[in-house]
Amino acid sequence: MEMWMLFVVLIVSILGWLLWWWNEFWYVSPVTTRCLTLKIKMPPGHLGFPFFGEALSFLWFFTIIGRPDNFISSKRHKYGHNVGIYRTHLYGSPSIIACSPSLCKFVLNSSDKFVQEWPTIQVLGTKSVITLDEGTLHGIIKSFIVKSINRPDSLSKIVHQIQPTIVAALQLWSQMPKIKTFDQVKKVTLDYTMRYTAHLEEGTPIDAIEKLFEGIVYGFRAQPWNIPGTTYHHALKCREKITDKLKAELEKRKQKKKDESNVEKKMQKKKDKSNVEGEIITISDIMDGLMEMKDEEGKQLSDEEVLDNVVSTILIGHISIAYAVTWSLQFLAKSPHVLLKLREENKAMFKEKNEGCITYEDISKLKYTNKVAEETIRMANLSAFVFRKATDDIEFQGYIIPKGWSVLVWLRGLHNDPSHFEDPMSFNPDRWDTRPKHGTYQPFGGGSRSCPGSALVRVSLTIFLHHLSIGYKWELLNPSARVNYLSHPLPTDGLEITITKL
Ligand code: HEM
Repeated sequence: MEMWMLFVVLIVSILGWLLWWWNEFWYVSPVTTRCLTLKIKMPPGHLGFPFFGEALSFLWFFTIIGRPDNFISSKRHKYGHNVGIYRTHLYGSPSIIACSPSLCKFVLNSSDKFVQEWPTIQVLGTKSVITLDEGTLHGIIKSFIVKSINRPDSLSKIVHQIQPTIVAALQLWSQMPKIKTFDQVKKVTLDYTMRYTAHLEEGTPIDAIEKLFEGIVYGFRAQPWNIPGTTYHHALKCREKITDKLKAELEKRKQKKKDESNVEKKMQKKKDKSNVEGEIITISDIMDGLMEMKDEEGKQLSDEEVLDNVVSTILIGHISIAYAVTWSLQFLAKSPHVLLKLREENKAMFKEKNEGCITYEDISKLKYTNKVAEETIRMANLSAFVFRKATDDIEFQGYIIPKGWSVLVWLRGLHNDPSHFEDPMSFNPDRWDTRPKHGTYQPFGGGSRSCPGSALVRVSLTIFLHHLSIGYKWELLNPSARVNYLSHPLPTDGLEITITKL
């Protein structure tokens, strides 16, 4: 080999070596010094290349080969199965991945040590309950949302409200030659989520609104690069547009409230009563409730606070239920024996009800259906991980979680670990006859930031499953379609099916 070529190879190798170790040198060396003083270890792992970190390896497993669990199993293989804590560099930050049940629980329940961190906070709305720092306002808004969608009295009404929409949609789908399940379910869940969140005038074009929400969702887990053409940039634009639409509705309501000067008349017109912070207020949907709400200083919420929370509730509510329902159809189509048992239970209930709709009380009697819903939630792994940031150097079982680093609580790792769930990749509702081991099942997170929509998802899924199983059969058109795991797992064809009446 010529001398100059040897020189080039040498320079390239040195550059490659420097790049490979740059992040380790930059981020890990200062921590290693602190570890020596504290007599604790740095979690094993590697921070990858500058700027990208391990993004390429992450994308490789999540999007190219479609095996997201291998991202963690490759680390387990390299650094030890029982470690449960690894260092990496993802989403632009040096990060710790928490995989063991004890560490996940510790992080989720220690809100003083780990604050919530969304790399895509602008997409979610900076004043939304999802992104607000923990404190009084977060608590006030969250408890209102929980009361509105996650308590038996509110759920009883929602069960009533949503069934006719679901029944009509199933009827319609069965008349179509084929459907993309996710797209169709989203229309239904958006329609009914808006009814109890911010009911717009009849005739508002729901398809256009749905497209905007879809754009926002893609931005959730996108790299936060606000450059035209990126998913993140598009998500921000979609958020702006949807906020403008809802702001118009908010202004209309404000004007109406001004006009309604007579309190007596006002009380009659309102439909519902709710007690927030001990004060009786009258509301017709979540937007109304937020408009009436007072913060910790007794001030009404700002328009931005109302709108950010309305957008998030509609967004997360309708999308997550649509994902869950879509996955239930996929799992059931591939598990005919489960579908058979599900059908039996629901047909018996249908007879008992003289072919009428089910109530909230009936739902708890549908034991097998509830197990199908739970197994769907476990296997769908809609929230693969959640983000936190360490507020200080924190020690956990001899390892350091360095101050300022991101912490990714790897929820899907808990649910797909054979030491927690036997044969985790098989759809087995009967596994819910026994409770999972403590801390191994966390689909809705935990601690003070746990999901306020957990009961709503379960109830919605059960209603869909009830009406689907008593009246319809369906077939997957692409049974071996690949799954797209980002931003949230979904078959690439959106689950194309044919659906027919039984
Ligand atoms: C299967 C469906 C769902 C799953 C798997 C899910 C999962 C989660 C998880 C893991 C968190 C915690 C995030 C964190 O700790 O950073 C969360 C929070 C949240 N979820 Fe859900 N969720 C679902 C459905 C819903 C629904 C239907 C709503 C209705 C509005 C909802 C609203 C929220 C809100 C507002 C938060 C933020 C809570 C806070 O920060 O205090 N979710 N969800």
